[in-house]
Amino acid sequence: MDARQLKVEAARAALAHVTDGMRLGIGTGTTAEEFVRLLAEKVATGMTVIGVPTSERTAALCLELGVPLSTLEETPELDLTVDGADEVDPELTLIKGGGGALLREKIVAAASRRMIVIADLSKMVETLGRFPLPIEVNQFGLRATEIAVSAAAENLGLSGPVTLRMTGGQAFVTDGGHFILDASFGRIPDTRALSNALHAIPGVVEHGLFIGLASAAIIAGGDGIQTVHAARKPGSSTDHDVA
Ligand SMILES: O=C(CO)[C@H](O)[C@H](O)COP(=O)(O)O
Repeated sequence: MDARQLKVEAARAALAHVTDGMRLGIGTGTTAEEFVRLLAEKVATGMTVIGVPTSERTAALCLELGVPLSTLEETPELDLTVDGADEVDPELTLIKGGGGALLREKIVAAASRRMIVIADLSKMVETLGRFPLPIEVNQFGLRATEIAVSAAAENLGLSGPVTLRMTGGQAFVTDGGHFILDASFGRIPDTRALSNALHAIPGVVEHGLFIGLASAAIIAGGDGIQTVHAARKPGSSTDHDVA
């Protein structure tokens, strides 16, 4: 099976969790797009769902394929979000934002009772950090924020290049009008500590570590589909239902 087929299989398995009348968060990226295509086929044959897209790109595809859309303003509580990821660890902590949509993706996931991650096996890692961590930052004070990010990481024993994401010779600008810094810190043993440290920097809008948001990950590999469920930790700060 090629990489695209694996994405389709993961998306197909996630679609089995979608039922009539659901309010759905719809992710961004090539894997999420496969989900949109399959969802559109269901909608065409009578399934009624309403989707809240996590990016303008996803919104455009949904509109093109006839998936009915709402906004988080109109529909602030969602039943399920289905989204891809750049990395998934065994606890279902994620790195997201490779497609630049991490802020809306996190807001939508947090507004959902459940989040199912769809990915191919190459995204599963023991420890997050092989994929550079996307950090969405305000355009104002970019250089100061960059320095503060590196300093915060260094305090945690992390280091590596922090680079401004570019596209076509220009800084990449997110749907929210912000820049993205890609931080190549390598292995991130304490994701919670890094998350807290980044959130303490005023110029940081959001970062791509998703902690306690995913309820399940559907992982497609050459040997078939594997579903990993989030462990419910006593006293966990998330009250999201598992898939
Ligand atoms: O976080 C994301 C976009 O911001 C995507 O979910 C992530 O980059 C995975 O994308 P793909 O399915 O294309 O590998």
